[in-house]
Amino acid sequence: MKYISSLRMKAIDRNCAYLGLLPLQLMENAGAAVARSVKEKLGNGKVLFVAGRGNNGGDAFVAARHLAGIPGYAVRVILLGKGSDIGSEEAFHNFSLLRFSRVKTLEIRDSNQLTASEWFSEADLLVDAVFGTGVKGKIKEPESTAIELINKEGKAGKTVIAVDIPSGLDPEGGDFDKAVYADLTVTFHRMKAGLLTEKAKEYTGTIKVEEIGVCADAEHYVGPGDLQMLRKRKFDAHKGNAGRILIIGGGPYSGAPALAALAALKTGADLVTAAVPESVARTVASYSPDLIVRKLSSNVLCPEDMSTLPDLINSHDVVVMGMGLGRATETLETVRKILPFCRKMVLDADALSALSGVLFETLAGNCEIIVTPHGGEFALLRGVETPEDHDAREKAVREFSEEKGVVTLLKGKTDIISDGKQTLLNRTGNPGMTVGGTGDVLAGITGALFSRNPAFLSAACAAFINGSAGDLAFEKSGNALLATDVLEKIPEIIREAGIG
Ligand SMILES: NC(=O)C1=CN([C@@H]2O[C@H](COP(=O)(O)OP(=O)(O)OC[C@H]3O[C@@H](n4cnc5c(N)ncnc54)[C@H](O)[C@@H]3O)[C@@H](O)[C@H]2O)[C@@H](O)CC1
Ligand SMILES: [K+]
Repeated sequence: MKYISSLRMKAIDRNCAYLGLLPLQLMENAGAAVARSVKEKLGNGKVLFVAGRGNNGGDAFVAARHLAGIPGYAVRVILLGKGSDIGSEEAFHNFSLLRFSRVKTLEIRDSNQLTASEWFSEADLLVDAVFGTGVKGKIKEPESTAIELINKEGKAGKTVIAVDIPSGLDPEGGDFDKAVYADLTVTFHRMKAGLLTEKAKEYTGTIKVEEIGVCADAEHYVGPGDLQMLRKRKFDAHKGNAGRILIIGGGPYSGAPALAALAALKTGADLVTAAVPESVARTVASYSPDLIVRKLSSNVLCPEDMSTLPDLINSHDVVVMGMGLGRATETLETVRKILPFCRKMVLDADALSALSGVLFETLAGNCEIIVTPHGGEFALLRGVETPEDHDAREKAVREFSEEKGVVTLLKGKTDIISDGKQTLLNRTGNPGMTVGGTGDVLAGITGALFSRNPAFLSAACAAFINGSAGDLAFEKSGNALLATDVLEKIPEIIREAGIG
């Protein structure tokens, strides 16, 4: 069965907000779904909502308000803590609204007050909203006692409905301490991994997946929520912890490898080395004092460079190769020689010309590869024209990635990113970005993210960051924007996402 991780669900939630669908709207729909389930289970009577201070509790406040408007229900809410302790704006907003409804509320100070409350024994049905997917670590008080009191009433034959997941259950399917035994679990948008384990079956009761109005695009297009899934930089980080990137490029061109290297630095990589042919080494170094340049032997990348490259590759986390290399026979031959030494690589531009079907097969399993072709390069890689039609294009990217065991980022008006199993689209960016060099910037961003994150997530987020930086540059320069303008805007996007 298809399920979703709580991290991805959070990402989708945030992507919804980016598209204009507010968290408050999702919470309203989630709460309404819970209220409907209570109605189905109990025609009338006393309903007790036991709510924590997170958004799971927020769903309960909405459900309580909905239910209280229906004749025949007496609705009570126990909040585990004080109203002022509620963690999110949305949950607090919905708790505040209860003052104007017929819902009775009790804010509890400690577990003694909880044990003393008669609201548990007086209820006909209990709704468990202590925690949802935000539970972490050992369960503290008063939440632990709350779970026990709910279970006591459940044992006595009362119906217990869990909001999203039975409180205490690990949402990802890992071990857990204690949890609510529910008769029905109303989960939102998609099945959660933690509801499907053998052990979880004892706790969930029947599971109902309720749609809460998530926009399809929040799931299919990369958004700021996906960026939140990237590893954050630690405060006590040491030099090199945030990624060591080796750029192999240049020869006929000098700007391309420099743009990729600077983009990796602007994305937050600690150490970026540009290994470039001797003929352009001084030029590349002159672009910026931030660049470490390693001189290769000749005018273009050539087999003699194999005496130095393997050691360089070993001392870096990711190799980003191809930008401005040119397509000389000896260069393409050297690219093929380099591949088996790399554990993680981003292959762009001319490096893509060096790949034959055979190579992927021999490399598969030993390394992780991200390829970043445009339509023409993708056609070369596959040996057939790249389709114009979006659905056919998406299918081609998915099938190619699956067959070759790589992550593909096909650049275009809509970028398509796939690892064969998961596919995401990206629509940030603008027509001004057809200017030379923006692809090199993208390769650099991809490399920096890939040094610390899974390949698929790195490629998807890189496309989003590159396009968003381009959109900021467009605001200033319009169609006259340059790749260096895009570079300058990367930190703004990274900072805004809080991942720098
Ligand atoms: N798309 C989404 O992600 C949506 C999420 N919604 C709801 O939001 C929930 C997730 O909300 P949150 O992320 O706020 O998390 P939760 O509400 O699941 O839990 C967070 C609260 O529990 C406390 N807590 C965590 N671990 C604890 C422990 N071991 N002992 C004691 N207290 C502990 C935290 O301090 C915090 O107050 C979902 O399960 C769902 O019910 C819905 O509102 C609809 C949309
Ligand atoms: K719950």
